[in-house]
Amino acid sequence: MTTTSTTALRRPPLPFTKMHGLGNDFLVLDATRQPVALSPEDIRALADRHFGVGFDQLLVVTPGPRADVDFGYRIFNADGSEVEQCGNGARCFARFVHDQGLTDQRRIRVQTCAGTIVLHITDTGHVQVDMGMPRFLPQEIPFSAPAPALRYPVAVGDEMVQLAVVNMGNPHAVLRVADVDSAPVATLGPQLESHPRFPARVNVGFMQVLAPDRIRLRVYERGTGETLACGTGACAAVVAGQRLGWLGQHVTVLLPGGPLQIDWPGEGQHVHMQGPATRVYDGLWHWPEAAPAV
Ligand SMILES: N[C@H](CCC[C@H](N)C(=O)O)C(=O)O
Repeated sequence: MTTTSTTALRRPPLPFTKMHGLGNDFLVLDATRQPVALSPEDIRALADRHFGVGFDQLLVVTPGPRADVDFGYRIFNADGSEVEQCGNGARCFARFVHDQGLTDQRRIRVQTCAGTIVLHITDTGHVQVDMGMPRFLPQEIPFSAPAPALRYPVAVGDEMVQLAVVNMGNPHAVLRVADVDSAPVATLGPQLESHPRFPARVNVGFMQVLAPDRIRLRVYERGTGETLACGTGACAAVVAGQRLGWLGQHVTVLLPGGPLQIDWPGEGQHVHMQGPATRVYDGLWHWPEAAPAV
């Protein structure tokens, strides 16, 4: 009888870089230099904050799929679901490809599954991102509603909440609260994230308006839970607040992990975001050996 050594069955260790944007943390994989083939179960194992590396999202850097873009960009939540956009991740993406020597450009065009975004590394080291144009029609979110509106009454349990809905490449619901510290993020967040009127689930933003140019924001993210910051959530909150007449064009968004600068000139225009991107460490993931049959 031949035996196969377990080392022959083991997967090669996986080099990665740990990064964060205002505490929204990422595991970044370079698929331009190594093959990356991960199942949703692999991603959940890597995301585990006790048995794995731990992250909110996994970012995969891929070669540009067309001549007019520099890179591709795939994004996965901690639950293994692939998503269309990640604002904080986009800033870390720019820092990563620059630090890794994959480009010497400071203007970087990136293809996501939601479209093309453009990243600029500024002289201060912050990254500016053109996040594209927000979309609002219910079918574009996607969200079930009889007709478009600025806000929608949505029944959650025996409560009725007023939601604005915005697609920033990914789906967002935004509600205004008097005080984010006492907002029911842990209860209402998951109830809305998986609400049947959002067939693709949704990210849920809780916005406190301090002034027309300043808000506080907490986000319960689809597929991850509450994060310290959400870039697309910050964009969605500013867009929703502006459409409802509460906010101006330039808004500082104060998230638990720190501030983001968001700029939206109005309908038909692109949203721009600026903020930091931090590299924490480089690591090597060793796949656990298959547990012996008991
Ligand atoms: N949870 C989001 C993806 C990550 C977005 C967030 N981390 C950001 O910075 O935009 C979704 O399922 O659409």
